Amino acid sequence: MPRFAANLTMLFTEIPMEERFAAAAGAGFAGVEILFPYDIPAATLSRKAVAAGLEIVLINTPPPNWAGGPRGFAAVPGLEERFRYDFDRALRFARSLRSRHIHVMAGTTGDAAARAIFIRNLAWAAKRAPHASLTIEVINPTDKPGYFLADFELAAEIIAELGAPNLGLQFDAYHAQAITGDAIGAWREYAPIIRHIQIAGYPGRHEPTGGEIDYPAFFAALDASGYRGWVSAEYNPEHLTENGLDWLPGG
Ligand SMILES: O=C(O)C(=O)[C@@H](O)CO
Ligand SMILES: [Mg+2]
Repeated sequence: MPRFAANLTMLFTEIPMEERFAAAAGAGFAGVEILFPYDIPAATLSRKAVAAGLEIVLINTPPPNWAGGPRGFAAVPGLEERFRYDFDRALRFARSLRSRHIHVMAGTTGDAAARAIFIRNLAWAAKRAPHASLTIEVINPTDKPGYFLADFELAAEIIAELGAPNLGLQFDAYHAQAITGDAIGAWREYAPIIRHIQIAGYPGRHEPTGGEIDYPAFFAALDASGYRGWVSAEYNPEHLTENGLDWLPGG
């Protein structure tokens, strides 16, 4: 079975962030991701993770405004200076948390220069942090209208064009199912560039059970492929988090 992580921004929200680490470990997760950890001192989060015996797997670059604002802006023209400043902030957090990956969010833009800006910012970031693992994620346009990176082919092209050894694809099966109608097929197609996986049921973005994606088959295919990365549960629990963990081996 793959190694499973809990996305603490979406799971265990019944309790404060600081308490979610112990809850995740108790439920059987071996790692966690936190989308935007910037409101809590990194030392506090790190202490909680270590105490619970959990690895921190992923954080996102900071959003300009989490409370309903756009998420990320690496492809948005005019914000290049801000991108560099905020990327350094993400890097400091990632180092303190020993986070395995940093997801560089493209942001929402339809500007003709977006592709070039995204590539320039990613190239800068990849050089700036040669020892960090950076990811980009394809997000479905129904959930996030106008998000620049809404196409797997585009993501693959960008990763190939940059050729940076520390940049890869964050594959979210929920978004893949929404975009392609065949999440497992999309995973097979892009497996060579995938370095992190997220899961949720489709449709609905709840527990990865039922729905259109055959998760037992996906996990078996991941095992057969020799995938060594993490699989993060990034969904909105339908009821209490703990009551919906039947899908988690040992959960
Ligand atoms: O929306 C998703 O899916 C993500 O993985 C997040 O990183 C975006 O906030
Ligand atoms: Mg995701």
